[in-house]
Amino acid sequence: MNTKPMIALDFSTAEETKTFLTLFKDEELYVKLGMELYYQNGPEIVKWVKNLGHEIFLDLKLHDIPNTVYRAMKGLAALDIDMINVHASGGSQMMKAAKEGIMEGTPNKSNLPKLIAVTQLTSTTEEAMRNEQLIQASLMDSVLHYAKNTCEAGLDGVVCSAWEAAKIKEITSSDFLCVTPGIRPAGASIGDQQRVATPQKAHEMGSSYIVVGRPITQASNPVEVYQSIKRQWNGE
Ligand SMILES: O=c1ccn([C@@H]2O[C@H](COP(=O)(O)O)[C@@H](O)[C@H]2O)c(=O)[nH]1
Repeated sequence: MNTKPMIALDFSTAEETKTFLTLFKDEELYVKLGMELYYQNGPEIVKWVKNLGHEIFLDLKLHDIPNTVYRAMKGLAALDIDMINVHASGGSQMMKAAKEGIMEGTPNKSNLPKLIAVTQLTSTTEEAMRNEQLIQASLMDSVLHYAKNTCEAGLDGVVCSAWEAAKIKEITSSDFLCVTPGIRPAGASIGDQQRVATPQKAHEMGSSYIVVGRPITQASNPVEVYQSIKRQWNGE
């Protein structure tokens, strides 16, 4: 388990991101940069955050034909990131192509970024999965199926909810990563998330990393909320 909660920096501009990070000037963070920030600010913001010394999960959730994902990953791997992802529903060949792209594109081959795959988004319910994706399995079985495919394709782990982490580790291995968004401190607004857990519960259920966005970024005192979540996540 990584002791630092990942902070999802879901901002539109580099300015907002930089202002937020100045609050944490004495802390080495693990941050998640996603589509909102990357699509509007490009590789420059990734390099800028990396230069501050923070670890980076680049959450772009690639999902395309294997050749396109291979070529995109090869380019992204040059950014010196620590973790990156694809959608497991893109298939085993696509996931293997993503891995090949990373291996070829990473300048320091002894320090490859972790490659993980999204199973079912934490905003998805079993009902929505059945009605919209026409998957008739239970949500747990669908997540486990994608996790098994991901493991067999040679990736390092998955994005799932904390509720699925223990079972995923059972069918893969104890060091297969379960990165879990949908984290909400008790009483916090759930927003569009569906499969949520508190930091404490995620700790108990075997998450490897927790991802927390709005409860921290929209707090009136983000540093205080981050420290409180960090304590709960570490079982203190
Ligand atoms: O299944 C998934 C995959 C990714 N995410 C991302 O995590 C954060 C969660 O932010 P909150 O504000 O804490 O809800 C966000 O960047 C998502 O894109 C996810 O939530 N679920």
